[in-house]
Amino acid sequence: MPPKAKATGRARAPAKRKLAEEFPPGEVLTDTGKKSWKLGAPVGQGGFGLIYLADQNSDKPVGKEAPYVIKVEPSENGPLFSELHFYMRAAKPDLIQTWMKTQKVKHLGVPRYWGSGLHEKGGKRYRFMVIDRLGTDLQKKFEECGKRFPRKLVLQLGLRLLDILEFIHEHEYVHADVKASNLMLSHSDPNQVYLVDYGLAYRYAPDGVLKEYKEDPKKCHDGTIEFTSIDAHKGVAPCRRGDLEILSYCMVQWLCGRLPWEDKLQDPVYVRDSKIRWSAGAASLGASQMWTDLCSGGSKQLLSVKSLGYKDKPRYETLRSVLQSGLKSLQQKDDGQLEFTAGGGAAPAPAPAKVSTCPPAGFNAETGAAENPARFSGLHSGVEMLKAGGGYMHPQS
Ligand SMILES: Nc1ncnc2c1ncn2[C@@H]1O[C@H](COP(=O)(O)OP(=O)(O)OP(=O)(O)O)[C@@H](O)[C@H]1O
Repeated sequence: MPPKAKATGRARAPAKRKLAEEFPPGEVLTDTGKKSWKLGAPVGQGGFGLIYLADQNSDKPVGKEAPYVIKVEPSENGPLFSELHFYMRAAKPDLIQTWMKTQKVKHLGVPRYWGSGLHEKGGKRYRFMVIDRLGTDLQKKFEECGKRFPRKLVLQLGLRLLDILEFIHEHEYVHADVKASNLMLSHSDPNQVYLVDYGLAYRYAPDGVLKEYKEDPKKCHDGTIEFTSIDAHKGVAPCRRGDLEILSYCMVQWLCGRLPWEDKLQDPVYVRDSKIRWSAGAASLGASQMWTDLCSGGSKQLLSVKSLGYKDKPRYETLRSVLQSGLKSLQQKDDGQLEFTAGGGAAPAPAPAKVSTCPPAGFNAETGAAENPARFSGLHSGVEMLKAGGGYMHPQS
């Protein structure tokens, strides 16, 4: 079961989860396929335990360039168990490879799963999982860039995320916690981005059977509060439209530096209501015109896309073409280069009369919309993502 709402980007998991002890470098773990792995230094800490550099067992110590990491946690903890099931079902290397071939995608940012097992030490049992080793996370990059990403980069990240989400959705899962701190660059290629942390991933369609829409007051606001979907705020199990809605909030934050409800994240009801008001308010602001600033040519297509119902499959291809036309309007191409430049203004603005980046404040408290819509042009990429993919046919349909 997913933990309750995390406060923000780098929040830690609830204290009731047990923390794994630190293993010394050189500890050897054997997976269920009888393959042995050696641990190196820890490279990260989750809410429950540590993530170590790792390699296949050999005489050599595990160095800084290790190709794998191993996540270890006490065996009774739930989140790694859920995450492991996602990786075992959907992230086997040959499955990813086949998908990339059939879908003709050059890169798919889902870390590959290499093995898992149980390890005993000092009378305690630990669960572990071996996945690809990655590099820096995008939250760090976002901060280094002065909390604003260039528009070209936001559009490219949107494209990469659509590929990832389509893959995981087609394999019966939703992620439910997309955010910069859960996006990591490859260790070897700074132009490849990966979605990590499947601790909240939810199997929305086990064996192809979709879950029914059901609000549950006991499960309200799961996820990371500023980004979580309106469905999640209402205690409804995560679905595909929610992942796209969350992505759209991330894109808005990357473009504009902040979300309209960031001033009061400790109040989940306020955040939920702001999201509902904001989507409705922004939708009535002539969003298609503003979207044109970012995605000229895409707006028409986008307006023909109906809002998604709870069980609906998003039109990934339409969304991709919207983002592609946004790049075109910036006289840019999806060249596969992720350029993290500070200030967010690196890409030329298509309409010089309108600023290329969003100011940090100026949201109407009543409607949740931007007070000067023209200046907030970037916002509407997110809004249109919501309309096209996330959908606002709440509570149901
Ligand atoms: N594949 C990886 N390669 C390198 N470092 C990683 C990898 N996966 C995770 N890390 C590092 O470990 C940290 C924690 O990872 P992760 O978010 O998956 O753990 P978690 O327990 O789910 O965390 P949280 O409870 O905060 O959600 C990350 O912030 C990152 O620094």
